[in-house]
Amino acid sequence: MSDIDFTTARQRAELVHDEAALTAAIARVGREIDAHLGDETAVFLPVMQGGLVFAGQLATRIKAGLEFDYVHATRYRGGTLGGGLVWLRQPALLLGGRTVLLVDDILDEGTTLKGIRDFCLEQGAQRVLIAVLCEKRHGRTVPGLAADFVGVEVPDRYVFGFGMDYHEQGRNLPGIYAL
Ligand SMILES: O=P(O)(O)OC[C@H]1O[C@H](OP(=O)(O)OP(=O)(O)O)[C@H](O)[C@@H]1O
Ligand SMILES: Nc1nc2[nH]cnc2c(=O)[nH]1
Repeated sequence: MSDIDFTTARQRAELVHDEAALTAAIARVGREIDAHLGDETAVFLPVMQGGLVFAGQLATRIKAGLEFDYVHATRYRGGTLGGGLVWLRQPALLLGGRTVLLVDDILDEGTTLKGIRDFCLEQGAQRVLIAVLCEKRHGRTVPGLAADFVGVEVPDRYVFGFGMDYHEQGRNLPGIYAL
């Protein structure tokens, strides 16, 4: 994809999910998580930075007990092509025996969430649930990785907004746009 500037990208991009659709999807995901967790308290683990917006809104839709922490891992580093996963912050809470709820903006190839999920399991987490705002359906997801809770599907194009960046801009847009 060419490196057009953010203003041009925003003008050319197609709005694929508006704010109302995302708000409704997040409320539904919250209900699904509640039904799944029941009385259990989970470690709520957003993946910075993209997971920030979704996690903030999702947390208020979950009635089950949550203990907050976060991780920071990246493999795109402001670009549009993925590389190896780089850890910038591991969880502070001890995960042994806990149910962990990983929260991220997008499941694309799945390398990021697979790396983080496997780390949590290595730390002794009893189970790791995965909630994503959006999932790209393209058949290129790493084997053995699936989200438990999905807000919306997005086309197999580069998307941004609602936490997701276009060259580190556009994360604060209230909808999801596709180039
Ligand atoms: O399924 P994958 O192909 O691994 O891609 C998904 C990951 O890519 C983005 O993170 P990025 O590395 O761009 O960092 P960011 O969260 O700071 O935007 C996004 O937030 C997911 O964590
Ligand atoms: N912003 C953004 N980050 C991603 N990480 C993996 N796929 C994508 C994408 O389409 N957009």
